[in-house]
Amino acid sequence: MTILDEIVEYKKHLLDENYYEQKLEALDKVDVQHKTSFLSRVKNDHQLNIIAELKAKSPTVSDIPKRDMATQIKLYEQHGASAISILTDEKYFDGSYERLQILTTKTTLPVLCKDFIIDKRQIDLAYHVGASIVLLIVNILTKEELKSLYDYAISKGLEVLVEVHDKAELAVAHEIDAALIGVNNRDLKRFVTDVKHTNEILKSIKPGVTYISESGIRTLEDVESIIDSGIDGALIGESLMKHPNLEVFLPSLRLKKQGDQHVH
Ligand SMILES: O=P(O)(O)OC[C@@H](O)[C@@H](O)c1c[nH]c2ccccc12
Repeated sequence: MTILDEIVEYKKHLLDENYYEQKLEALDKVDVQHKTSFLSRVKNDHQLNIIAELKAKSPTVSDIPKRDMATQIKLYEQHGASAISILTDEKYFDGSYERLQILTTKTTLPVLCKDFIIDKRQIDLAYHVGASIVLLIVNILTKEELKSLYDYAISKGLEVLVEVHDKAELAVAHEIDAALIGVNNRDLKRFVTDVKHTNEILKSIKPGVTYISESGIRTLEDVESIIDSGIDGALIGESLMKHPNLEVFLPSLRLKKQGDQHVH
């Protein structure tokens, strides 16, 4: 059993225990209708858009420094992040829906809720506490499940980041007409990353779709090595949490998008 299978089993257990309904009852509703959509930000920007992640730990990384959440949010906002991502899984990532709610109320940026979504009730809760974007991982869903969760999230006014790991999953994301697709450079079975993975997977891209490279991006050289793939953005966690100089590092990653080379 892989870590991913284990996490999905755990999510089923939480759903059986009505974890999500209980949180929904306990937490106040947050209204974010006034926030600009992530996709429209991306479309109006010729530079790479960074989704900056608030990350505490993961099954593979345990040495992330403790950061004051409010300070980290301000740094992300002031230095050019286009959205903020947060993990809501308590057991494997030290996240929570309470933290998601604090984030959505503190920031004016759109917030991406990172859970391992297999059921509508998880989308209801993300929406309730003010997420603007939810993650759907192709690898853990059938195409029918993916399509139905995707349509459900869109019908609630959410944006959906559809995460793929290989070309077959990318084809599925294209088939359901996903507008926002993330290529995860982390092999979810072994949890190792290789940023070049983005170049390999994005050999066939569809016009009009927004592509993001996710995971394992640590340096400007990493971003330079994948910018020609046609990506519009990058999702970065660990290296932003660890960096001592975000005011320099974060803006430096916002390279001109390759697709915009001929736009004057
Ligand atoms: O910390 P990194 O290597 O920069 O990665 C961030 C993000 O891509 C990663 O947290 C992530 C991408 N997809 C996921 C799905 C579940 C959990 C975590 C993730």
